Amino acid sequence: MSKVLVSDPIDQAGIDILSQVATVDVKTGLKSAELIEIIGDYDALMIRSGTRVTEEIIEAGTQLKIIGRAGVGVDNVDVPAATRKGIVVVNSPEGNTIAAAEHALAMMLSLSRHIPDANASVKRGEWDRKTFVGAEVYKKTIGIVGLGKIGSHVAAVAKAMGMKLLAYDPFISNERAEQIGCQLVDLDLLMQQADYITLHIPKTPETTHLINAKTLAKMKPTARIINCARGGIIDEAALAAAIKEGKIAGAALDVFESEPLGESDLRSLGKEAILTPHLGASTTEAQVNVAIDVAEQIRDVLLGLPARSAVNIPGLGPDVLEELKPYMQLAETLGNLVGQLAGGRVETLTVRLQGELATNKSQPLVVASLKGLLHQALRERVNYVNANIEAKERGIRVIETRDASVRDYAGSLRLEATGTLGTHSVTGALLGEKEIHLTDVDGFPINVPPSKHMVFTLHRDMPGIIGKLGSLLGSFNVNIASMQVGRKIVRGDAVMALSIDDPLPDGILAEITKVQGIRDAYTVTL
Ligand SMILES: NC(=O)C1=CN([C@@H]2O[C@H](COP(=O)(O)OP(=O)(O)OC[C@H]3O[C@@H](n4cnc5c(N)ncnc54)[C@H](O)[C@@H]3O)[C@@H](O)[C@H]2O)C=CC1
Ligand SMILES: O=C(O)C(=O)COP(=O)(O)O
Repeated sequence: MSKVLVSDPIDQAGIDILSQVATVDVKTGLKSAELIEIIGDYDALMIRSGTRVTEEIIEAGTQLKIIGRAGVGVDNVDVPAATRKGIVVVNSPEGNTIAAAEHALAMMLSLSRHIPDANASVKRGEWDRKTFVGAEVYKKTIGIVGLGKIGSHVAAVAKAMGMKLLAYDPFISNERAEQIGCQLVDLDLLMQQADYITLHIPKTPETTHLINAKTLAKMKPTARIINCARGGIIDEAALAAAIKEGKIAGAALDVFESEPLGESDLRSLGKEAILTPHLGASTTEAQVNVAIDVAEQIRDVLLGLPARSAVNIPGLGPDVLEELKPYMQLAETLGNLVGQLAGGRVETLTVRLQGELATNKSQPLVVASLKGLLHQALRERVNYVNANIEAKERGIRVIETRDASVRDYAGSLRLEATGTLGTHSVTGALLGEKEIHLTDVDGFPINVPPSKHMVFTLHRDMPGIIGKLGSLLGSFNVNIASMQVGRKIVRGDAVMALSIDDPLPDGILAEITKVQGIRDAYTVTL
């Protein structure tokens, strides 16, 4: 049975799902060295923001197949290191969207009405109605940095509260921003005009210290800034100084450069600053959502199925996956087959996406073809995550072509492998939506479902050859399950595809090529 380590607190709903397929150990608060010591025993690691998954941990995780982040941000995972090792990294892109957006909005209102400090003063026995005079958000301008899932929900609510909406997001179109009711502006203008600035961007090298002394200097002295995205997007020292010096009116922070927040100038600020301990995703609803979402994906990957929200398998989102799933198996099978036909070292793989597959969306089929091609060499070490890297390291050139005009089937795939021993090609399609059929081998039309053990021959189409091959195999006790010949012209060259019940015993391939009229023979195991 597989083993899963849960190293941050997650909802029981997730543990229950994992327990269907694995032994689950919950060990929270581990130090890095402790994690390195035990991670080698586990097939999967499930985390939140509390565990930093470094390259060292990934190297020590010799059995790891998947790292599941029960939340959005994967900046605490060394994703490139995981990718190199073929480890899938998944997250829950939508499970805590509402929770994080509502926390940012709560921060905005708390800042403008001084709720936390007013509450504390009443609890101390005071009745101070002067100090806590606030400001309305109605008709004020909110500047949203990052108009993704959380930013968009913040926009919708802010709009309903009568705010004017500005947004900065270089990856969003004007049309999308307009749909949300936001005016897209550059960061400078947003910093200058907004009364409330709220950050909803990932932490990346580009966004680290995006908000610094220089950008803060552009804000109005009455403006406030909210960070419920990631610590380190704001330069904390510069922020504390700007608030202390009255250059801006305040800040609300849920996330910090280093968590838990230790000694910091931010802690000595008054009612201008509100600090929460990374609570954005901490609602009952969000925690159930993310735990179920990520546990299901871990379960699926441990069962050999693809994950719907892998962050290191480009282009394989849930909608694409649903559409392409049957074709992924076709691509893998064809890749595996053409690799075995080519034998030796493959130098170039050409994948032609045909018919309705001739679109951008089908790109994952190229990765699946590569995975199939590399299967013989790497077995289960190759997967959708590392297939591209492994191919590159082996010097395999991958060429993707498209031909929408091929209409023999709704969609079909043609793979051609050129290697040290020559060039071979296979084409396949799906029948009845799921059933894989080989429709062409080395340019000869056939129509056979691939089976586990097969023999292919290239021969001269002439009387008696099928009988000779049948009796040769019979004499070695090889049982033929099915046989089909593909030819272009009568008595010309032809291809024979045989499905056999068991692997072809050693030495028989050479015997087959001795049969008069047979030029080449190949055996494959799929
Ligand atoms: N405090 C908390 O507990 C939580 C924090 N988060 C944080 O919120 C972030 C945003 O989450 P979602 O909205 O779900 O992500 P998302 O991927 O839907 O949206 C992020 C947006 O940021 C934009 N963006 C990326 N780089 C940018 C840049 N350099 N400048 C401006 N915009 C840029 C993207 O185009 C995208 O529209 C996450 O990355 C995570 O770090 C998420 C959930 C909970
Ligand atoms: O989902 C995210 O990106 C978060 O920051 C939530 O973090 P958490 O799971 O609460 O440690």
